[in-house]
Amino acid sequence: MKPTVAPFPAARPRRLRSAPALRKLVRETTLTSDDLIWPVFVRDGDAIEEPIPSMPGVTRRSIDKVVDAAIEAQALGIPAICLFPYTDPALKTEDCAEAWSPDNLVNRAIRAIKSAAPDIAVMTDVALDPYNINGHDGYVVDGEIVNDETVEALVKMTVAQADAGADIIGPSDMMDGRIGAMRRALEAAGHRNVTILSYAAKYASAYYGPFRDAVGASGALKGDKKTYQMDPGNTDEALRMIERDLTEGADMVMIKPGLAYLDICQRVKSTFGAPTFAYQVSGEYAMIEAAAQNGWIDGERIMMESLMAFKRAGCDGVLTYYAPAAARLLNG
Ligand SMILES: NCC(=O)CCC(=O)O
Repeated sequence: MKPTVAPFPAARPRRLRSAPALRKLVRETTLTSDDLIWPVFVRDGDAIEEPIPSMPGVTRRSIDKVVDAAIEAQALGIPAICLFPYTDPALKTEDCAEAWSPDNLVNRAIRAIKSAAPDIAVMTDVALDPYNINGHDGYVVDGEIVNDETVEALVKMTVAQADAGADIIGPSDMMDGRIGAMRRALEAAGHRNVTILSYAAKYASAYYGPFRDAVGASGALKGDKKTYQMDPGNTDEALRMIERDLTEGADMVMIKPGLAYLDICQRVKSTFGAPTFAYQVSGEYAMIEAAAQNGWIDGERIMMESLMAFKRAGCDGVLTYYAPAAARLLNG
């Protein structure tokens, strides 16, 4: 589509920018609280909100405080909350059995949220790293991250989360064949309406640094995740991953990280037209917060501008640590 533009001065594009009402009328992209998914960190204990130094303003919450966050999200019109556990190091093992324990931190949090704030969708994370003694998303055998054995564990984790009441399963592990295996297991267990939001194009990125502090995985991780997460140089591969995951039964797809990968978001949305999300990850959040704390940028305006960029690129929504702050501004 090529817009018709009259020659100057018949056309003065500044006319439509000359007043707030006109700017509002012609704005092409909108952001609302409906577009937000709020990632929240869960830890053990009671009445705890523990700050995460590399993510100013973000905390690890005990389950009662996660429930408060869910109630707050519901009141702010945020449709979904996404849970990430800070697992007690004593529970991390080679076999990662805590990942599918019905009473692990995440599954207890899901049940608590579902009874206190039933209208909010609860999203989970499926990967072994919070439970793995070596910090990897999959099993490590002789230095290799093994695929098929990991998928079997991820399937058990998925069904345990769905049994606890999860609405959206978020596989972030990047193993091959996991979406089909999870979908078959969910169907077999009678969880026909449990959705899968696949982290389909997840890059091996340095932007995840602060998250690993938040979930206590920084120390544990040996090596890097380049044999399963994607090379930042690749675009066509992202399209192949998205197509594969949709074909295997993903309902929604995600690109991660966000701002540095907007070209991928745009291409994915225009190629497949599927519900598409981006994750504005911890490093993106930390960079904005650090510059704002130094007085170098206007943090609030950059927050809104960065979230709008995801919508403009074609995303249906964004996972962002800014969800409550942005919703407060948008609703204000
Ligand atoms: N599965 C979640 C992550 O890997 C990291 C997200 C972040 O850096 O915020």
